[in-house]
Amino acid sequence: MGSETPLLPLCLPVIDFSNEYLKPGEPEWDLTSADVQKALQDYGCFEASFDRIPIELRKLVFETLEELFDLPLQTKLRNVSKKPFHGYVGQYPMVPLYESMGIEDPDVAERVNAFTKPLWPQGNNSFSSTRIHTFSKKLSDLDITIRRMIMESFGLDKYIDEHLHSTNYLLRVMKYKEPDTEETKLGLNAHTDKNIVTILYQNHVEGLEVQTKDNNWIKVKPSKDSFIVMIGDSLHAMLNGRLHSPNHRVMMTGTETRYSLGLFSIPKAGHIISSPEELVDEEHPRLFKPFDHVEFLQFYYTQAGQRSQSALKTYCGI
Ligand SMILES: O=C(O)CCC(=O)C(=O)O
Ligand SMILES: [Fe+2]
Repeated sequence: MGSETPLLPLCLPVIDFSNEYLKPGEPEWDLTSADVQKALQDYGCFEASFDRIPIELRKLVFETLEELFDLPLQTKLRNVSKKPFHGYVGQYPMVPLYESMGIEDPDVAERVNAFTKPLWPQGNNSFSSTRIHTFSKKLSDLDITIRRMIMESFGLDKYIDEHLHSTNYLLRVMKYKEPDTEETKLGLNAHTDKNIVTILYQNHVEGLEVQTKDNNWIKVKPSKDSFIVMIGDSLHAMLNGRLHSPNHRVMMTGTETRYSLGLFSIPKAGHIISSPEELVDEEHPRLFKPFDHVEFLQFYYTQAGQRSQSALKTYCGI
């Protein structure tokens, strides 16, 4: 009889962020930080249970998403940005079920108004802006908590403020049309995120899958109160490879539309991502040359970037 290695259950670690004692200096903070570090080393991803965004607001945000995507295509195309893939994305033959829009700086009320105004020029949709803004602001608190914990767990306390100021937020709202067939259809191609940290929230329709380091796919089944937290390539590079940046995709089945939102913390243009000396030693030689995130993104969208197994390694790997 061969010895059997017990299979690890294919699900993401769940970490609680609703605890009222989760403050720097409290024992809960250190315990949670250790869990965050372990989950991100092993999976690059975890499920965060976070009750600070009232369920009513979350429902209203999905109502706004439905209204947004029900607008005529011509109107949705008014969502434009100077940065690549920050505006309306959709109508791609490779991923025909997928459509998304981008809201830059959703934590700033005026910037959300600048997004909604061209979409509803004569309508009074100030409530939609308020929902998106309030939701994003509360979710950015979770992003900050997690990034603070990550920096502390690698002894990078002195860089926390500089790091937190080096990013902007982008909220992407996404719709995946139901395939309406028995078969499973691709919703979004497998990719790694290119930013710092992504926090995802979805309606009741599942579809997100995350690849483990040993190449298995985990079908993510978040509970109602949970958000999926994921590391992007820029944080992977900044931490000299210490945290995993996971491949993930969306696979759709069934007859229901999937709506999701992603809050992306993204390095500001001109900010150079470079691993601090503290994370470079004989055991951990420097893995990446310093790089500008916007220039890296531009490379990612070239043919060479799209063809590489890891755009990050091709672009700035040592
Ligand atoms: O819709 C989702 O859950 C995932 C979206 C995603 O991976 C992305 O926008 O980068
Ligand atoms: Fe992604």
